[in-house]
Amino acid sequence: MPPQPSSVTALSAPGKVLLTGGYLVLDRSYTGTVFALDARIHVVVQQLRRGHRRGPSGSGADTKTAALGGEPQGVSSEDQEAADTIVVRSPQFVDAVWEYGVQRCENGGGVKVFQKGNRPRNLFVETSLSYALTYISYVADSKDFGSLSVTILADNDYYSETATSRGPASRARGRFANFGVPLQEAHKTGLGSSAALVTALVSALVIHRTMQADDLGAGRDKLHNLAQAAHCAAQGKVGSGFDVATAVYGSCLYRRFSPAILACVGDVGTDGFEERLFAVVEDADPKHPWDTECVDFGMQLPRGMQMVLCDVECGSQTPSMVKKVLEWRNANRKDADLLWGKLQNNNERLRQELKRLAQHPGSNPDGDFSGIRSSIQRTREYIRTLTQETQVPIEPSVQTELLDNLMEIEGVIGGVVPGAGGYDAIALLIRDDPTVIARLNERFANYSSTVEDDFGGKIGNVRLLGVRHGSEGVKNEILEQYAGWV
Ligand SMILES: Nc1ncnc2c1ncn2[C@@H]1O[C@H](COP(=O)(O)OP(=O)(O)OP(=O)(O)O)[C@@H](O)[C@H]1O
Ligand SMILES: C[C@@](O)(CCOP(=O)(O)O)CC(=O)O
Repeated sequence: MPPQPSSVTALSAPGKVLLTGGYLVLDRSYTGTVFALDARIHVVVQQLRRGHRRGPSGSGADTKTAALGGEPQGVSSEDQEAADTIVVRSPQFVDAVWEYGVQRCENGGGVKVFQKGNRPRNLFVETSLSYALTYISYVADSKDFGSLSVTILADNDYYSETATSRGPASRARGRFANFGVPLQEAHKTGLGSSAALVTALVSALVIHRTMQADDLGAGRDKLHNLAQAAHCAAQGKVGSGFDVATAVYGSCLYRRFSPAILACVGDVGTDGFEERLFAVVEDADPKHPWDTECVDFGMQLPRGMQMVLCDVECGSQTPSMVKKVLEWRNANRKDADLLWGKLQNNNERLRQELKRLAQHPGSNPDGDFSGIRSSIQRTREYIRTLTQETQVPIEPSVQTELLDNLMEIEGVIGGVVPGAGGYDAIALLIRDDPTVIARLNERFANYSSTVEDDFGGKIGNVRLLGVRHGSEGVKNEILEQYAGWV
């Protein structure tokens, strides 16, 4: 008997830090070491009774009013009234409500959601809904989704603080802050909110309609494939996918999938889309089998070590940085291959040392992390060479100055500008000891940059984020923690 949908499903997925392997991980010949964070994005899916749906205000009141236009051609207003509605809310932000109708496309084109009203679109939400519903309707007995209310709640460190989130009223609301601004105005800290969101959203919908919560472990690979497909489509490009893989599996050594796997899925609504998406999710295309490698997933940090992130109140433009670095690599293949090789070898040495210490805590009774420290320093040297060669601010001099400064603090093992680099939050490996945190906070209180940046960048207040290493991928959640929000 097919599983009966329970009325509420809640899941969460973590953010990420790509400690080493930025740019290299775009190429399947190289790998990246990526840590999951304890900052997670939560999604709660609630089944609504027919004729009852939550209004865009999120009040939960019965509303019969259909939304204000934006319907696809060929859908009569009568059908529209009776049709299923999906209301997605992100209540930590002002006006963050997206209301969708559901359109079943002809010729196997899948299920496409269309946004009602004229609020700004949220492509990550919209694409996740279309992809998840297409897959569900292809595999499930019942093509009837009913109406759904979806709530998104993000742990606070995904965004810089705002006056409202710092205030007492926000703190009184528990784990999730009220940011008091529209989502577009919130400053991201670069923890991978879109990958965590897409993963949690497609997983919650698939579990809600076609599986039981206990099936999450067994269904993880399929959810990964679906989330990668949806995230790529929403982004409009095929990235390395390390952020989605981490959201699904947790901390791991990541080797990307071959881009060809997703190259021919096509757009939702085009003929045969549902069959192509099904083949991608179920890994049923013999010409393009999934070849993602997530090794040692769920890996822990060595005993006595912790990871912290420091927001530098700035931000970088990952796509244009990636484009420039890859252009340099193509134009200077020999030098690039040499540098890529040195980085890969050194990153691998660092990872093996982290793994050895994590697996054999007894082998390091004095908590000696000097091997880790020197590998991190060497990786940074290579990254600075790459910065010079490409003229892309991967480790710009204001960040070099900050990292070097923090390295002098007792208990700081090493630090990097993670991922693509730039002016995003930096990641530090430290001794897991509150006195180290106290020393860092003391240093930040009086810190100001003294060098002129080689790329004209500036860093503002440096602030320790509350986020720590988390290791675990997508998981089921209990509803009680959302009291007051859902
Ligand atoms: N709380 C949220 N509610 C709804 N949508 C969200 C939320 N947080 C993020 N998003 C979606 O994710 C988008 C941001 O994704 P983007 O890939 O630009 O950044 P990121 O994943 O946080 O950062 P990075 O890729 O630098 O790690 C937003 O524009 C929005 O569509
Ligand atoms: C540069 C790159 O390798 C890493 C980008 O990482 P981040 O978004 O800065 O965390 C791009 C990618 O892997 O998709």
